[in-house]
Amino acid sequence: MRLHRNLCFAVIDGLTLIFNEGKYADKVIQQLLKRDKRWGSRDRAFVAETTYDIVRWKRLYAEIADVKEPFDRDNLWRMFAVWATLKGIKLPDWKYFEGTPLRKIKGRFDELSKIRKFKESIPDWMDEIGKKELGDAIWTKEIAALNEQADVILRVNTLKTTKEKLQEVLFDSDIETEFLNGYPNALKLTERANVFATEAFKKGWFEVQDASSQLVAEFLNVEPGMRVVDTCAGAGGKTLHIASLMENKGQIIALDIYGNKLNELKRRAKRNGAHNIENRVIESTKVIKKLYDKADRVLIDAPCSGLGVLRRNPDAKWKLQPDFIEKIKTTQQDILQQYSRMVKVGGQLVYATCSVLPSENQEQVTAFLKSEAGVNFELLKDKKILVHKKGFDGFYMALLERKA
Ligand SMILES: C[S@@+](CC[C@H](N)C(=O)[O-])C[C@H]1O[C@@H](n2cnc3c(N)ncnc32)[C@H](O)[C@@H]1O
Repeated sequence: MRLHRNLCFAVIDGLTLIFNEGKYADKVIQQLLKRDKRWGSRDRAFVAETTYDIVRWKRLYAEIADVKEPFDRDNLWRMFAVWATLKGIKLPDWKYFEGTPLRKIKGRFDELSKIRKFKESIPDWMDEIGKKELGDAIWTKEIAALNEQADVILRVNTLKTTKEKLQEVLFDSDIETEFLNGYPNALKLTERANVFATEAFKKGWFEVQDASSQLVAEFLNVEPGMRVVDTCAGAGGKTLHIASLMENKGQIIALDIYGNKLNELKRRAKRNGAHNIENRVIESTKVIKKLYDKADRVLIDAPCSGLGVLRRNPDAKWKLQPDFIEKIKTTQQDILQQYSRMVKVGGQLVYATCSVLPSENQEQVTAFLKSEAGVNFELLKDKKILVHKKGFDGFYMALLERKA
């Protein structure tokens, strides 16, 4: 591979914004990709993937390059040189790479690869939490899997098309996909491609949604005609899936504390042809109380650490803080206590997170079932998805039924 100066500059500019100005990697990359209209798909892939790679391996590369935060541009070029060297890419004779100690880089890499927190490039606290909650052997495998690049998975919108038809249409646009056993509406791209530019996407025939995430709406056992409350709907990834499973029949009430996220859901629902979703911003507890005992199904796709989706959000390694995880656990239990009251007798509730930590998952459900609010509920089943076992995002989901 030959390095192109303007693409490498884009990467360094992006890293400055992400590391030094606290900007989100996905937003920064979106902006970078708009920089030069002449860039082809390979150029764009280089900018996006290299930036994500260096974000993902920040701690390891900084250690090898012997640089400390806040990084100046020189420091970032040194980290870039580490990235290229470890990838076996020949460094051009640009001034930024003068004196790069190639052999020392490889030696330091071998040394640091013996220590998990450096090898996997994670903060000390994260390594400790992972080890404490999952045990040393499982955490070692899980964090390694969380550092791999995620596949692109689509969820077919069955309100508009079928999996077979979508596969055919994408094939005609040179995008090859395959079915995934056990995931009825999923198509996996065999090679990365900009699916958002396709006509099929614009017509609402699919959404990009990881395979594990696609299991959540399935877990809720919805049927056409039901009243379903999606309590933490956000921009509606799962709401839209629920709408397609309900064939647009019945009522979906999508709640969130952020109106802007629900506005995005409204836009997506229109594209998806989903007509039975009503958005309500949770401005006070009144919104929740009005729905007590009213829902056939309630989904709590709870706010969480996101430790199961680090493959997609590698900068979360550096943005997450242990005290945030402690706070979010309190929120998760509060939400379970309050929102479970919307389930009517005989109705069902799914509690889900995209975390792999038992303290955010099964331990929350156990605590809920032991509490006053939970005594009338029974756990029907739960699923713990680890990335190293399934190859898809880390998720947890529990199905509970209200008995009385
Ligand atoms: C895991 S995300 C939801 C993702 C979304 N369900 C999807 O599938 O795209 C959690 C959501 O919970 C929302 N949230 C945080 N605290 C909340 C609360 N107390 N009540 C309701 N929603 C809350 C956040 O704004 C966020 O959108």
